Amino acid sequence: MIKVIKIGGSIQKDEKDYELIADKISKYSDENRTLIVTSAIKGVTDQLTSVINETDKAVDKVTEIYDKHIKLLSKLVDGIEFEKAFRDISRLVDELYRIAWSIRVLDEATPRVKDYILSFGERLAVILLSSFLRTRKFSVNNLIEPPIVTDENYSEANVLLEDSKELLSKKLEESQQKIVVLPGFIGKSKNNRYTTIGRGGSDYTATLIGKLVDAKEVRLVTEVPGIMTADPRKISNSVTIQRLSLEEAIELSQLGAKKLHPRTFDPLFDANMKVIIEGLYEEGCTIIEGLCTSKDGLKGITTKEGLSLITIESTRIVGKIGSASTITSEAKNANVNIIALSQPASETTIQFVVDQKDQKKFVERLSQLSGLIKNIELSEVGAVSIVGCGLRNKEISSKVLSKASSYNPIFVSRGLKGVSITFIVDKKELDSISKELHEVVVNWSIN
Ligand SMILES: Nc1ncnc2c1ncn2[C@@H]1O[C@H](COP(=O)(O)OP(=O)(O)O)[C@@H](O)[C@H]1O
Ligand SMILES: N[C@@H](CC(=O)OP(=O)(O)O)C(=O)O
Repeated sequence: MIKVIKIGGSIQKDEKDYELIADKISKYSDENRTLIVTSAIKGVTDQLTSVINETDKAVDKVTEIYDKHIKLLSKLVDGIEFEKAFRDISRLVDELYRIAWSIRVLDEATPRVKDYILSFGERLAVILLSSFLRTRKFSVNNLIEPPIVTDENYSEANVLLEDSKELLSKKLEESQQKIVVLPGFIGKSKNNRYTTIGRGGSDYTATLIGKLVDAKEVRLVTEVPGIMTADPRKISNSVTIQRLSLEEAIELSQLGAKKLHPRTFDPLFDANMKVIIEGLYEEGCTIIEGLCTSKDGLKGITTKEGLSLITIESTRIVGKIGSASTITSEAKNANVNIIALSQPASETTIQFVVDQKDQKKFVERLSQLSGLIKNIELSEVGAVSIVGCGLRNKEISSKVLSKASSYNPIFVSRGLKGVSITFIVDKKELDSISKELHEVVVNWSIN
């Protein structure tokens, strides 16, 4: 039975991390094959993003990335293994230097070039991790080139399942060793162009690969001991969630918990596979398996800051078929994502929540609809969402609603199959409502 283990970027910083990673891999790999999916080492995807965005510093940024990998390599590996990895890393970084020089001259990078640049992070991490594991006497092969085939929708490429399955099984047949290290997050199109599947995408690569090889379990190893009841950096008494149903996990990932890619759990549909998210530094894990049961309570909360509420008031939109679609088309034309929206039955008001950075361009567009819209009001808000199948239970749901009501939320909406509820609140109230709702979650965290 093939196993899949994903090693997050957050836990690839120094020699101590790699020692713990080796322990983890020896604990879980047995006589069967183990596929190790790796992310770029900590901070490297962000550094590569600044190669793209700060073209004048692009070349210096590449030097920083190179130094970071070579420094780590020299602490982790020696002898012939060091020489080989050093050559492989230097060869890749030479290629990256050439691209950095050209975007410095051109002062721009196309979406295709951006993905090409981002692909270096995971490819370099594969070299580092596989050579380290070899020095620890693991029997390891690596696939520096991604075995995932995608379309060319750069930065959010869609995986072509059948082609990926074929390529992956061919690559696995060719590689002789028991352990194979391969890159997360990146793919290649049929035209041989590098693509990326979206930030945080390595978790998604791992679950996809799990599905492609018919694995029974996929382990995502990270710096936190599983998915917690809230972001531990924001709520200090958050605790690990023991079990999540698929619906709950999807809602939490869509809401940004543990920076999971929104499609991370899609491969679990129609697959007999569970996902375990576990910590490297401390005991604890979250198991994602099965669908909602009547025993499920509340599981976690997430918050979103930096949001703008756009309130459109107009009697001209009342009963006018197509007015909502005219307004939302303006968001589409301005390339603005609507995070939440609400309209009462009186139809006199429509409210949209967008990221603060998108507010100006959306409002500029809306101002042009003067025949339809009379008044636009703006305010700063936050979103707090509770996730748990228990929300379908009237008793539990009324506890949540009654706690939230003391903050007079601007509007309330339910998520997928009723397993999440989101409150849009004044920016100033976000912290206190989150803490209070977190207490409700912990008190009703049955199962
Ligand atoms: N509900 C949550 N549970 C656990 N971690 C969370 C949650 N919400 C946000 N996080 C943050 O996600 C981070 C881990 O994600 P990430 O850095 O992408 O890890 P990795 O690189 O290992 O995939 C943690 O440091 C934590 O602060
Ligand atoms: N390196 C990519 C993909 C990824 O999933 O990384 P991590 O496992 O560190 O979240 C990113 O930063 O988005």
